[in-house]
Amino acid sequence: MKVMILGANGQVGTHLVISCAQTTDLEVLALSSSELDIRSHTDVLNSVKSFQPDVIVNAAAYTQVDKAEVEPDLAHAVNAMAIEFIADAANAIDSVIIHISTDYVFDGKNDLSYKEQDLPNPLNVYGKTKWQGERLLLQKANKPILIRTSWVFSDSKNNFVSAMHSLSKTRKELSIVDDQVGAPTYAGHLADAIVSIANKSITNPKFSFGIYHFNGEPFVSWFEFAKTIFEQSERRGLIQKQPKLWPIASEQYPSLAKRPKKACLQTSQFFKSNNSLSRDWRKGLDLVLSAKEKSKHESD
Ligand SMILES: NC(=O)C1=CN([C@@H]2O[C@H](COP(=O)(O)OP(=O)(O)OC[C@H]3O[C@@H](n4cnc5c(N)ncnc54)[C@H](OP(=O)(O)O)[C@@H]3O)[C@@H](O)[C@H]2O)C=CC1
Ligand SMILES: Cc1cn([C@H]2C[C@H](O)[C@@H](COP(=O)(O)OP(=O)(O)O[C@H]3O[C@@H](C)C(=O)[C@@H](O)[C@H]3O)O2)c(=O)[nH]c1=O
Repeated sequence: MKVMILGANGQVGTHLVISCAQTTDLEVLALSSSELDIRSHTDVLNSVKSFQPDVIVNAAAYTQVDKAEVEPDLAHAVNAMAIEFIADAANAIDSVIIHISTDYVFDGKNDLSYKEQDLPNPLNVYGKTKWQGERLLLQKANKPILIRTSWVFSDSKNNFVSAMHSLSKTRKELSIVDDQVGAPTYAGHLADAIVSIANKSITNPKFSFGIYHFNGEPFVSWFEFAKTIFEQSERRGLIQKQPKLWPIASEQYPSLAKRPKKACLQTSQFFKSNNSLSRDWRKGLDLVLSAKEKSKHESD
């Protein structure tokens, strides 16, 4: 099977490359933003036609939630318009396209967790552009797989775990919102899930294209997530002392973008046929912190 990865230097893209390397019989072309800008219809089409992938995985996105409020056109170009270009290219060679979306397409006002067919109602520009991208994918692509996930972390710089580590270098106390609940998702678990569904889409003639939810477990608030990050980091000697954490309400943490309160995704559809996959974020956090511990020892 030939797999083409777009946005290969991001958190998910990086882990997709690792997961693909651990899977036999895959030929992979992984392209970073500097190798292929998905906003160019022509470049996307040419790259796809030249490699002829069976599956295209789009891990490229504009992911800065607050900044999207002040540069909506860029967020729209990457998260929405470009998805039509990739869908077009996939159709041209009859390829499957796997695209990743977010819990932030929902408003978080549901008491229950969100099912795949629930109607999105995004609260911020990032979520709105991601929902536009979802609709373009589902309208245009002949073989679409849309995977919604949430709160992705890895050992890269660009996530909540690394934000907590860098804040703890200068701050003795931190206020963290405790009324937004969701599921942290380790990028490595998500990448394995994507490779697994990619395989099924090619090998199972009865495979159902459409929307799937995949995220980590258990659900927690950002405050509870931060607490676990600091406890584990102190135990491993990654930080000298845990900052004092204060649970606060969203309203006490002013930010440009509004965020959903309870954007929990229901994943039973995905796990009907993929029940051997790992998704406990605490195990993912363990992997991230042990990688950080290893690189700390190497640099000491
Ligand atoms: N991070 C999270 O918490 C969550 C992410 N998601 C979704 O998962 C997917 C992957 O996210 P994640 O890996 O965390 O994101 P990252 O921000 O880590 O990676 C996104 C990648 O997209 C690349 N990119 C941006 N613009 C373009 C472009 N025009 N052309 C090609 N590549 C581009 C970036 O390149 P460069 O670095 O050069 O800008 C970056 O490497 C996204 O669709 C995101 O919306 C869903 C839920 C949660
Ligand atoms: C740094 C910090 C954040 N917070 C809050 C703000 C926010 O409500 C929450 C998370 O903040 P962040 O800005 O790190 O996370 P955010 O960028 O909102 O994360 C989102 O990213 C996009 C890409 C997604 O798709 C989502 O699933 C989700 O992961 O924590 C605090 O309360 N205190 C703090 O010191």
